[in-house]
Amino acid sequence: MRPIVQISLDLTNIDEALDTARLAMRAGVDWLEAGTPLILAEGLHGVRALREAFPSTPIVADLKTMDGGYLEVEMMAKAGATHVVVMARAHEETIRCVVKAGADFGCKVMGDNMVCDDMVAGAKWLEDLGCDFVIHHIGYDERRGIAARGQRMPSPLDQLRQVVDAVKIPVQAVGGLSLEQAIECPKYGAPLVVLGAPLTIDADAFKTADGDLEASLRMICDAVHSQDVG
Ligand SMILES: O=C([C@H](O)CO)[C@H](O)[C@H](O)COP(=O)(O)O
Repeated sequence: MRPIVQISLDLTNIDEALDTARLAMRAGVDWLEAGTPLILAEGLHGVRALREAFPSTPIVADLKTMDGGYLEVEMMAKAGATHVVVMARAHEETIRCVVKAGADFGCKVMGDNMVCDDMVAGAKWLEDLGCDFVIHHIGYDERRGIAARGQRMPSPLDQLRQVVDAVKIPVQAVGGLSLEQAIECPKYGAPLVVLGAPLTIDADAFKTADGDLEASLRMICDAVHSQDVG
C-alpha cells in the first residue's frame, strides 16, 4: 500500500486553512484534516469551505466526538467530511453510534486512543467496535505539561509497533512527532502520515508555520510516497 499524507489544519480561520490546504495539495498531500481548533473557530463552515474548494479530496473532521455520536457524524458528513474521529474514552454506546452513523452517511471512522490507560488495548477496543482506522495519539496538553516539568515527553512512536501489531486496521501516529519521525511512520507499519506542528503549524500560535512550506511539503510527500507498507 502506498502511504498517505494527511495535513492537520490546526488553524483558527477558514482563509488561512484554505491557503494552507491549496499549498499542501499542490505539494502532493493526499488528505486534509479540519483540525479541532478550526472546527471550534468556524464550526462546520470550515469543513464545508474545504469541501467546496476540494471536491474530491478526503477530509478528516477532527471533532473528537465524546457523546451524541450519531448526530455529530450526520452533521459532519453532510458538511463534506469523509472521515470522523471518535475517542476511545467515550462510552461504548457512543462509539457504536458513530460507527452506525458512519455506515449510514458514508463516512469512515477513525478511533482515537488518546489518554487510554492502556493505549494498545484502547486501539484493539476501537477496532472491535468497528472503527476503520486507529489514531494512536499523545495529546497536546499531556506532552506540553510533561515537557514543562522537565520530564521525558512520551512519543506516539514508543508504542506504535505494538499498536500496529495489535490491530488489522490502518494506524496513524499523532502528537509531537518531528518531521523525520513522521516520515518514518510507514516503517513501523503505519501507513497514514500526519503532518502538523512544527512543520506546518506553529503550535503556540495555531498559525501556519513560516518558511517555504510548499517546498518542504513536496519533499516530505515524495519521501513518504516512495515507501511501501505491506
Ligand atoms: O488533535 C490534536 C490535539 O488534540 C489538539 O487539538 C492535534 O491535532 C495533535 O495533537 C497534533 O499534534 P502535532 O502532530 O504535534 O501537531
